[in-house]
Amino acid sequence: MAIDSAAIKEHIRGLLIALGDDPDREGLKDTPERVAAMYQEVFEGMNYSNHEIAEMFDKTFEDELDFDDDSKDIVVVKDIEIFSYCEHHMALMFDMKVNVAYIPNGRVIGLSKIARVADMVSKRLQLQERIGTDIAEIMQEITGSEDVAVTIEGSHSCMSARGIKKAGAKTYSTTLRGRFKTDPNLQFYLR
Ligand SMILES: Nc1nc2c(ncn2[C@@H]2O[C@H](COP(=O)(O)OP(=O)(O)OP(=O)(O)O)[C@@H](O)[C@H]2O)c(=O)[nH]1
Ligand SMILES: [Zn+2]
Repeated sequence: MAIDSAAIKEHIRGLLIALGDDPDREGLKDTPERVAAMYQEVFEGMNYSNHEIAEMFDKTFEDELDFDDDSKDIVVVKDIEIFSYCEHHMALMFDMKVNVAYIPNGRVIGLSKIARVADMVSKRLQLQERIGTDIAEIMQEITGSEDVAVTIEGSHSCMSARGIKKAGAKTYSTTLRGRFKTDPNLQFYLR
């Protein structure tokens, strides 16, 4: 499903009016257009299902990469920076860092692709926990390995700039799949 820029523009204009402002004043006249363009960018991942994202990267591998490998060694990419938006308030999640670990099962994927998967699923209306489960699901599909773990730390502006107003509070979430769940020794790699 494609993001509807024309509808976003119209609604942002209505929102500006609802806020009591004048959408035709100099500073705001291009705002609906800018917000629509921003949403195309920051919500890009809403155009695709997890399966479609996995397929997208699968195709890239076929074209560019042939990393087929017998390796069963653990791969960990740490400190992937992302931004996302909470689905409760449409508020920014910021200072987010994602760690992704997996145990290859015949297929080692390009490291940048792991960061691209994290980026794409964060570009949705999200929960921090679901960003982790989405990344794990897509990594499992792309690599054919059950053994995937994702940890995420993040700050939620809906908790820092409004409501409870706890500016320094960070949220840590962990998603464990396959052997990462059953073998606590493997969780060492996520620290
Ligand atoms: N589990 C989870 N909760 C989140 C996330 N982002 C925001 N929340 C929480 O979602 C809840 C929404 O609560 P509601 O009571 O429906 O909304 P609210 O009245 O605005 O809540 P307050 O933020 O407590 O003022 C809040 O507790 C938020 O802190 C997230 O990524 N994961
Ligand atoms: Zn929120």
